[in-house]
Amino acid sequence: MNISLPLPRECSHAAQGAGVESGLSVGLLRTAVNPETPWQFELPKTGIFGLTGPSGGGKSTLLEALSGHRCCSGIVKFSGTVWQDGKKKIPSYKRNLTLGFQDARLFNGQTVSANLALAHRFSRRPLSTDNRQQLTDAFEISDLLAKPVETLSGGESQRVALVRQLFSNAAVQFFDEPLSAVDRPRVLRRLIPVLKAFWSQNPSLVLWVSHDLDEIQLLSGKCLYMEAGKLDGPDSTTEKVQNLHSAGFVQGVSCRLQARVISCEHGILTLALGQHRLYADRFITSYKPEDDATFLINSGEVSLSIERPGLSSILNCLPVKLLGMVPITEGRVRLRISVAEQEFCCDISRLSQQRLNLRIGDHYYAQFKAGSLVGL
Ligand SMILES: Nc1ncnc2c1ncn2[C@@H]1O[C@H](COP(=O)(O)OP(=O)(O)OP(=O)(O)O)[C@@H](O)[C@H]1O
Repeated sequence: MNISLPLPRECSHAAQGAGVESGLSVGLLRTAVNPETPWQFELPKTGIFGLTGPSGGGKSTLLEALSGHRCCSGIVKFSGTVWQDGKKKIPSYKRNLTLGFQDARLFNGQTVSANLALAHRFSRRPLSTDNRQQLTDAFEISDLLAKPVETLSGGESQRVALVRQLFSNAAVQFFDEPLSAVDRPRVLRRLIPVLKAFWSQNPSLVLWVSHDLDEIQLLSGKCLYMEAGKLDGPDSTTEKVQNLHSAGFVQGVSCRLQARVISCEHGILTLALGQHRLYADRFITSYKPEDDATFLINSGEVSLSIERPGLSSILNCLPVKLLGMVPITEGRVRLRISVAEQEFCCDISRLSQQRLNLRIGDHYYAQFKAGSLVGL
């Protein structure tokens, strides 16, 4: 499906340019989860930020404390307005924010359409009819509009709840694992690109909690990390995910790359990565030449050769430099490779490693299919 929302530059880049001082400012925030490690950070007024970390670490508690739903002490300000400090605490509904939960929390006894209409009616930045139609189409909930929300599946409820939150279009939007019940290919290949396009057109401050590092990488250039009540960041998402992977993940890892759109014709998206060409055959968003495009490539989808391969059905072939090699199982090794100052990974067998006589610092050719670029 091709949707008409354009995908301009990555939101997080806009965020980095915005003045942090006018965004979200959090000082010495203490809850029952972190009495000894108060949370302190600043985020700009707009941009998408991931929040990840082990279960029970305090991610939901942080979102609830920021939203005014959880007992806490400390200072929270947004865009010059004090939400809470030592003297006052304004109620949740007076903060220009929305908080979306994993369990959807739709209004029972009403249809999908009524749930959405309510969000639109009370929005401080109401969306146009066209925009709302695009969202209901892109999230594939148009056929559900007349249904009572009690009859929806878990994944349908989550999609409706997410669209409802987008209809509210608050200045600050918190999401707590909002797509955990939706099938992963649909999330990564269809819904995330739609969300990025939406926030490009409707700049907001977005904090997105997920355990899915692919989701976090596709959405955000910077992320926070919470473990046992201790909060780190915001840091580069790419670096954080690489660190988490090297801390023990043995499955194929997804690496985040960014390229510039050259053309989008005949069902093929052509991208420039430095001076090299890349081809993707799956995309739902309308790209324009010069747009930035962020996508993931899984280490299990990449192969390596010593010489440039001849004509092949595999469309992508990049000259790469070998930066590092780490064993991941008895028989497999993970290679860290770079092209145009961006890094990604490639998993190969130890047998191939020996046959190719790989050496760190040498140059090789990485190949992967057009269909293996995810998130476009
Ligand atoms: N309402 C509550 N009252 C008291 N303790 C709570 C409450 N909700 C959560 N906790 C506890 O606070 C800690 C942090 O929970 P929280 O839900 O914030 O973690 P999380 O990082 O969001 O976890 P997950 O990834 O599993 O959703 C946990 O030990 C949890 O048991």
